[in-house]
Amino acid sequence: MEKGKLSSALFAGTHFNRKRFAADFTRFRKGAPSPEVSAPAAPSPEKKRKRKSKNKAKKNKKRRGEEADSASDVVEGFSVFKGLAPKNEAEDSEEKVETTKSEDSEVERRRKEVEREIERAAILRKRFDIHISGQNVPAPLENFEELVSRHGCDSYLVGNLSKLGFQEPTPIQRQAIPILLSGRECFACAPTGSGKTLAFLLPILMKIKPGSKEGVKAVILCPTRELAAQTTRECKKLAKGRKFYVKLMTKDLSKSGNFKDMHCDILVSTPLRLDHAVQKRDLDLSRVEYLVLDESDKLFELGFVEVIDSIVKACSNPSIIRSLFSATLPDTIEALARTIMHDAVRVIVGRKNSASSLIKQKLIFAGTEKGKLLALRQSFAESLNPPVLIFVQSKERAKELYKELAFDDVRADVIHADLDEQQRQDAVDNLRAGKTWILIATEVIARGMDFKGVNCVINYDFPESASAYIHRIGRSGRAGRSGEAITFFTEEDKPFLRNIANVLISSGCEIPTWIKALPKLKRKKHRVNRDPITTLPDEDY
Ligand SMILES: Nc1ncnc2c1ncn2[C@@H]1O[C@H](COP(=O)(O)OP(=O)(O)OP(=O)(O)O)[C@@H](O)[C@H]1O
Repeated sequence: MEKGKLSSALFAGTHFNRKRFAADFTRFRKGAPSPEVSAPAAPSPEKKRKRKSKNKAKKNKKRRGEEADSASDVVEGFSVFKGLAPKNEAEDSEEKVETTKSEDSEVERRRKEVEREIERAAILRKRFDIHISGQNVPAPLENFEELVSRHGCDSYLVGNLSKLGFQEPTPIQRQAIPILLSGRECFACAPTGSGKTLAFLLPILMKIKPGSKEGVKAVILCPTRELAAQTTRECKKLAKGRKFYVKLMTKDLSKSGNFKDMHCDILVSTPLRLDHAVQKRDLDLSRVEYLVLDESDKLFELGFVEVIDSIVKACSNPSIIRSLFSATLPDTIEALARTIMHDAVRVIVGRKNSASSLIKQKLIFAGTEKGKLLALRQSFAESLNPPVLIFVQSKERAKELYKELAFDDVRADVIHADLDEQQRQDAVDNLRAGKTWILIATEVIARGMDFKGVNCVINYDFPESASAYIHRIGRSGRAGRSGEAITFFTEEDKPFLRNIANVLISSGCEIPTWIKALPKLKRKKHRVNRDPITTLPDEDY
């Protein structure tokens, strides 16, 4: 088809709204007449306009004669070209003024719209205590429906949210989801039990294609196997109805998996297992689009930095989106992580490194190790409100306390690193199912584990740092429920009390003034050599 004909065919019957397309209209008016317009084969625009006018007049006698007058509102395609014909100057400048005016009003309208959007985002952030830093941060979600209207989310996913009982997004979900969907990297710090898992899972499920055979598209790193298993389960529940391949990196898979033939869209793993699979078994991570470091500060802790670094390098896709999630994010870790992130947005819900406001926190002076055991028994007798989690500082002490409680008439279980994977999972499942009332644990389950109904956390042994304290007590008071945390301390713990007391103060909990007066400690970690846990007299032990 000749150029002129193509143009005629394209414009035939087209109506041109001069107001709406004012900018294009000016462009045509300013430019030299195009060859198509001046082509002799095309009927003159004037003739066309007249012919059209005649037809309209036939159709509607009442509107006879109006055609020419109304041409400025709705202009037929060819009338646009009529505008290109020579005109007198007055007419020309009149139209220019009109066009500039409409351009200005369009710019003004858009400016006001943007201002309204910014204001709306600021109000939402204030309401939900969301603090951000970064340029052009996308507005928070007002509700889950916006995932569909603003972000084109598949309705199956919104359906799953509702089936899981999630009616409103939590503050971290409101802000982190739009950030990740917009392709920005993100540091997210929000209280324990505030729904961070969904905040990183949803964007992944919305953005990657299910059932792809091109290799792993998303990697989620967790510090413990239990948390990795829990996240895998949550991901599968959320993805129900779509054929996503969600895989947990087990010990066997890491050591002997055939990764070349493995179908996997989303891979959840602990760092060491994943690194082993990459280094020894050639697992290809070059197509990973999303990399999540959950409990990121723990992952970056001593010993893991090199492993994380190696995994980050293996995820070599230049357009990868990385995100870090945790309830605690020390400045040093953030600075370290920034070296691998591009233009990351930082989102903090509430106050950075603080405990969930839903937990009632108490410090109890127990004097000595024996005093702790007495205090524990007394609290069982007075106010045991199961399920209860009891944290101790080592696996030896977990075994000792378990032995002691075996004498009492309470359904207790224990979890620590000496148990195999199945035993650890059983201990977690039994507490979830209400088969056990008390679970004695080391730090292995302090991070990320979601026991919805835990009413009380007892820090039998004083935690080694403020962040360990925040995560331990964060196993209660989750998903909007209230919880309780009791922390025993002895004479030996007194010098370290102030660090933990600061967390209580910032959560608005009452503490005695003498604790407030204690000097601040430079040393952050605290580990005491404690006497064994036993009720036997010292000489019998
Ligand atoms: N929008 C929501 N509405 C109601 N409940 C939710 C919502 N999102 C998540 N939850 C529930 O809240 C609980 C805590 O969520 P999640 O485990 O993701 O917390 P978290 O912030 O990762 O905590 P942690 O810092 O301890 O890892 C879970 O039981 C989850 O099912």
